[in-house]
Amino acid sequence: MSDSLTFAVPKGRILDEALPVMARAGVVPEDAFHDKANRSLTFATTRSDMNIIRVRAFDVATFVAHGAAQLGIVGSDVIEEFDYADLYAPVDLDIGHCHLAVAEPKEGAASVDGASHVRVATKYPNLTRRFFEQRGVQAECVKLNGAMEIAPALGLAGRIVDLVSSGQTLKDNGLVETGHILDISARLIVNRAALKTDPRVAALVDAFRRDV
Ligand SMILES: Nc1ncnc2c1ncn2[C@@H]1O[C@H](COP(=O)(O)OP(=O)(O)OP(=O)(O)O)[C@@H](O)[C@H]1O
Ligand SMILES: O=P(O)(O)OC[C@H]1O[C@H](OP(=O)(O)OP(=O)(O)O)[C@H](O)[C@@H]1O
Repeated sequence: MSDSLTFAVPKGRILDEALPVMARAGVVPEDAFHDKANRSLTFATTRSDMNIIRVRAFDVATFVAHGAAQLGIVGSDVIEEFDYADLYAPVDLDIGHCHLAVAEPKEGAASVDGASHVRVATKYPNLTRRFFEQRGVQAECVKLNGAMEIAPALGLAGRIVDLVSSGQTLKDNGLVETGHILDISARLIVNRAALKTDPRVAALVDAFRRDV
């Protein structure tokens, strides 16, 4: 097998926690990866047959699902939102813990009981619609890519669905949690076809499994 493997990692906050886990499984990027001034998106590793790409969290899942990268690390929020058939998430890495929640302004927070329709600002329209549908409520989603917490104060939507960890961001923006949707942690993801055809992918899954 001479083709190079590609390992996709998110640029965001999971990365610092992921690097030691990756190192224990033998995935170690070249020094240039840690140089903030370096604008390259592809980096060599200490393995001559593997490169690392650094992309946005949602795009990690897309690259791996399409086989453009064989492996990656991503939050389970992203996996659940996309629900790609070609993506397999064999290892919970026990990092990047947070949860997906519904939140509303502290003043005037109301339960959805009785409402048949709600307007929600979120980066997660699929998970949001599914959550409300299960409660018999139709959710109209306004897709945002960040800073969801300011949407209610500006009248964009009555509620938000976003990630919560310490709860500080909700508190600082006058919001309270009114629904718990999903507990989240980061996972090793692999392309199903690559796992079947390339023994190096299965060996890496075993290495990550041994590590956690
Ligand atoms: N407050 C948090 N605490 C713990 N984990 C979080 C938190 N926020 C996000 N995460 C996890 O980190 C992942 C990446 O989040 P982050 O927003 O930092 O990524 P990103 O690559 O900057 O994304 P994008 O560039 O698309 O906004 C999320 O998908 C989630 O799994
Ligand atoms: O409960 P907390 O500990 O306050 O964390 C929650 C915040 O963390 C994430 O945002 P992030 O900081 O990644 O910025 P973003 O809005 O650019 O995604 C998330 O979208 C919340 O805004």
